[in-house]
Amino acid sequence: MNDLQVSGVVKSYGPGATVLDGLDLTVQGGHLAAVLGPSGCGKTTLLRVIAGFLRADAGTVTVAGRTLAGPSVHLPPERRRIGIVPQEGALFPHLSVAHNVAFGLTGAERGARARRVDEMLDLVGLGGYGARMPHELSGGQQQRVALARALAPEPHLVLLDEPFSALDSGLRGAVRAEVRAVLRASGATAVLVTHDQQEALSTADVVAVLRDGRVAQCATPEELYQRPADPWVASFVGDAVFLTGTADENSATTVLGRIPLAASPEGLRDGLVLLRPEQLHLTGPDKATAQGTVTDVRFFGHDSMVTVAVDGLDQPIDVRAPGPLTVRHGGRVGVRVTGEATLHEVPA
Ligand SMILES: Nc1ncnc2c1ncn2[C@@H]1O[C@H](COP(=O)(O)OP(=O)(O)OP(=O)(O)O)[C@@H](O)[C@H]1O
Repeated sequence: MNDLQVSGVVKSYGPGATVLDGLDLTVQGGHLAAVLGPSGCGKTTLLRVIAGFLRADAGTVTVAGRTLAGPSVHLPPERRRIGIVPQEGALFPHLSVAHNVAFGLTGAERGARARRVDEMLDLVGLGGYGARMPHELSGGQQQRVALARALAPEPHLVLLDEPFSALDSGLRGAVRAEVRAVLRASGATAVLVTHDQQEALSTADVVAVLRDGRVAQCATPEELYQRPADPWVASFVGDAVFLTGTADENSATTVLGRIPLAASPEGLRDGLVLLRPEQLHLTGPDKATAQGTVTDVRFFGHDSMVTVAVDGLDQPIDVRAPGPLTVRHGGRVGVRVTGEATLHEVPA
């Protein structure tokens, strides 16, 4: 299988400018992994090391059992069997769609090349578009051609560097879903770099969150969201509600009552209890253990975020409420919890 294995990769741009600091990442063959992290955390640097445009100071990169980079190995990009879908402006503007897709198919005879181009255009839903020029395509269609071009030479691995960032938000969701379906159909292993949490969670099989030059957590989107490794990861991948709590056995006692724990570090008693705002529900003021006053209501169409100053809590908390709301700023409400929480050490 076309597994990707990155082990102990170190890359610095000079003294005191270490960007990757012993980074480990494994992606199972055929999976789409998102590399997620704040701006400047080293996502592009990691992609460039994997692609071979940058030489790591230490560590190894292996794809499908082949060492591409290591202590005494540095294969040039063209020998790595890696396809790249860059951010934007990805297509050669003076070449037709078919010639763009055929670009990496050197060596194949003409008929085989033309067949492969047709096959790739069909795969991305653009059969019959071969004669068009890039400027005659929409932004989403251009990204699909870029994907077809990356996949044409049958790479072991496809790297996508923020491929949807140039698309307007209406188109982005649809193109994401198409790209994901095409990658699935091709069976290629893929790494998608993004700083967009929603994009990572909704598109990838696994998400690796980068922090301080390393992978802070690599897990399925569900696991990452429901069982984040620490409060920073929890807040980075979604809205979070933290309460102080005291654990005993499999639950924690908080101002919102006793909450079952899905995960807690061995031996930790007093810590931060993490909930997601959709686990909190508003009730009538007398119908829950905790009461509070509504201090803000933000309406998003599909739901609303209601900020509640809960009696006995220093910080207000956010409650995600579906449907039309009857609560108003200054109103009294009850807050009740469903589902499980995770317990974390209080950050130093
Ligand atoms: N060629 C370079 N020379 C010196 N420093 C660099 C170079 N390229 C990147 N850096 C620095 O390395 C760090 C990581 O950059 P990188 O582009 O990998 O981050 P990123 O996570 O992809 O960011 P973004 O999400 O903003 O694209 C940044 O602090 C950046 O300023």
